[in-house]
Amino acid sequence: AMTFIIRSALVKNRSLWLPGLSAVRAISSPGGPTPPFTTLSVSQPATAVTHIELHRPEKRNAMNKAFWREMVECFTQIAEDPDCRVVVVSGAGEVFTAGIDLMDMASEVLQPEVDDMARTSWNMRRIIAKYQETFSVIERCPKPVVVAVQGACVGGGVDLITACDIRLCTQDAWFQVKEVDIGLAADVGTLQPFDMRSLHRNALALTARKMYADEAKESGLVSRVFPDKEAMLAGALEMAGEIAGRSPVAVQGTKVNLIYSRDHSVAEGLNYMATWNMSMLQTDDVMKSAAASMEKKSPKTITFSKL
Ligand SMILES: CC/C=C\C=C\CC(=O)SCCNC(=O)CCNC(=O)[C@H](O)C(C)(C)COP(=O)(O)OP(=O)(O)OC[C@H]1O[C@@H](n2cnc3c(N)ncnc32)[C@H](O)[C@@H]1OP(=O)(O)O
Repeated sequence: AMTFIIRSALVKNRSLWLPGLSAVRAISSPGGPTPPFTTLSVSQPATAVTHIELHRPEKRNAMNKAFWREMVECFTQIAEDPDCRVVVVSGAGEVFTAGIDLMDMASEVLQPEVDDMARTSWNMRRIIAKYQETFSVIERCPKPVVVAVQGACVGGGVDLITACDIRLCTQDAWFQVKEVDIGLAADVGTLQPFDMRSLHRNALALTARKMYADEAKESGLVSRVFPDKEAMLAGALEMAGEIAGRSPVAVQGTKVNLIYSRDHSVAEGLNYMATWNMSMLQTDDVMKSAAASMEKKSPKTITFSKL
């Protein structure tokens, strides 16, 4: 049913498959969340590109209970959708996200329902694992995810973006691992994925200080800083188009193997890669891409079968 829902939303927005600025305007989705989602707007601004916009701007896209669930539903479907080769994630309004919805957190995380300590703890573990899943689905999704951040990116927002593959931001963006300020250790992904030295991660997580766009670029958290949101969304869409125009076998194999290699030794990574490519190299995409390269044509001129 969810595939149908996402498909319907995308089909409805096919008129948005326009090049250039109008497509950028389209990915700003003025229409609100896409039913049945209440916190996400889903559209297809260009062929094979899916745009997910966090859409609770009046609450600065704070992550309420529905959001934590809807992201899992949305990415589970996207992972399987052959019409999607790349995802762009952004936030509606002035701010990317204010992190976890502090009102909802009070009701779910801070008021456990059982009074036996073991059962309460076990229940809490289940809740945290559920929250972790919201961003683990992004990392597990074989389609690359480009995230575009403007204004504040706080707490759970940093967890979200660290699960994405490519991070872009505006000059006014700032990032804050705010968890210690609200009395908890960040527990849904911020502390795990990154190289500690390049990100000064310890200092950020232990002091909750804000990191601004220039430092985020310098430390490798984001790969590009844009002057404003419109330019950033245009940049995100252009990058997504570059990815979507290449062999999905090559692109998705690259993402899966990058993540595998991050978590394994070089020898294990090479072994996994050899096993991966013993079948994947047999794709037609290799011959098609090599021929285009010999003819000095862009891979974007090739029609690749859906994956
Ligand atoms: C198991 C645990 C899993 C995950 C844990 C994650 C931890 C975290 O995410 S820690 C971070 C928590 N977030 C915060 O502390 C940020 C709080 N918000 C702000 O600092 C600011 O709102 C801002 C993001 C800097 C934006 O400022 P501004 O543009 O001035 O907007 P405001 O006027 O402050 O807010 C407008 C509106 O949104 C509501 N709101 C903002 N943030 C949250 C939030 N995190 N939760 C719930 N609601 C939020 C705010 O109350 C206002 O609502 P009104 O109804 O208009 O009053």
